[in-house]
Amino acid sequence: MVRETSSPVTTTSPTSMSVEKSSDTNDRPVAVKTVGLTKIYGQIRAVDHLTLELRQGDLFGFIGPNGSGKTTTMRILATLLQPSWGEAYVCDHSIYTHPKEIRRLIGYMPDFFGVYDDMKVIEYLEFFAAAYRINGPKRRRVCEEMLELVELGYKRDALVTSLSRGMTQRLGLARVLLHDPQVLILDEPASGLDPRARIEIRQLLKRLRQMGKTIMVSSHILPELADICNKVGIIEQGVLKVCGELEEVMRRIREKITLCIELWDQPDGAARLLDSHELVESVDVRQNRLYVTLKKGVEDYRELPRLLLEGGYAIKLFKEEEINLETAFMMLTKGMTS
Ligand SMILES: Nc1ncnc2c1ncn2[C@@H]1O[C@H](COP(=O)(O)OP(=O)(O)OP(=O)(O)O)[C@@H](O)[C@H]1O
Repeated sequence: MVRETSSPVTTTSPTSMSVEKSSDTNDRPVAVKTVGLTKIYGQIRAVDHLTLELRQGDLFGFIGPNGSGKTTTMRILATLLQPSWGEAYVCDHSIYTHPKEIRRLIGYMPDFFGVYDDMKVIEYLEFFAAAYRINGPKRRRVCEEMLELVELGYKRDALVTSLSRGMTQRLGLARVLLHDPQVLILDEPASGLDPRARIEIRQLLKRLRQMGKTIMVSSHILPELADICNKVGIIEQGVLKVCGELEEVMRRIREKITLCIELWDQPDGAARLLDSHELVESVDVRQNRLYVTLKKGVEDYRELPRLLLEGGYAIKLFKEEEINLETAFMMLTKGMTS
């Protein structure tokens, strides 16, 4: 099995790269767009010429260390903060000229939000539904539906202060879904949750994507985002280092390809054969598998499986090792902003 050819990549600046989108992606309408978005606080460039585009139905993982500019970007998109300069659009509406329209179209969940004492879960949602002018019998119906969606129906009469953090986050999601927004901007919805509650949030995000929502979700929980996002952006010190389709991003940030090969027999002989090949930098044998690291820049390695077959080795498995999002993140960021 030989690796597919990668799509072209556009380097936008020495410190950032964007990845061209597949034709499938380009067929969907643009849901969120920023062009040169910049926010300056005194000496700090919280967001620095950030350009990105999300299409309808994208689940975009916005990843960066503490203080890298995620919240600032999200607050600008939510029309809660004015940028220093640059453009931002939600469903073609400019944050400068059409903030009201944008507020109707988005559901923004901040990283921290308060809940009210002495309020039941259903009352809490009804309070916000009223703020969205959802009136009459529809209000109760929508609130009940949202509670079911986030699997909190059984807690409808509990006090909001009695909910666990995971339940409170799910209630927060129900709240931002009340007015059926097209675009969800979720600032670290899984932060502070235990593994089980994180899985529940992830499943919920997947479900929301299936419902056609465009979702921008920030997180430090990198491997989890890799599971659910189709697009990722990695930001550091306000600069979007890399942005694009998840698979392409992974492919581009990896400097050297490592192949994982399993044979029906004789791994040591095959290891020696591969180790002497000009494309190969090193071969490691672990648990009967060969991990073959290619030299920097080598992308076409189709002659290697041929070599093995001609040498009489029967191949059981031949694949590229996948780089995970956490490794990618560590490679791209230097931990300067935490
Ligand atoms: N109101 C403000 N005044 C001054 N500086 C600010 C303000 N808000 C944010 N900053 C600075 O802007 C930078 C980006 O902050 P931001 O909150 O956007 O980062 P973040 O990636 O969301 O961080 P975290 O993951 O910790 O929430 C940081 O250096 C922060 O200290």
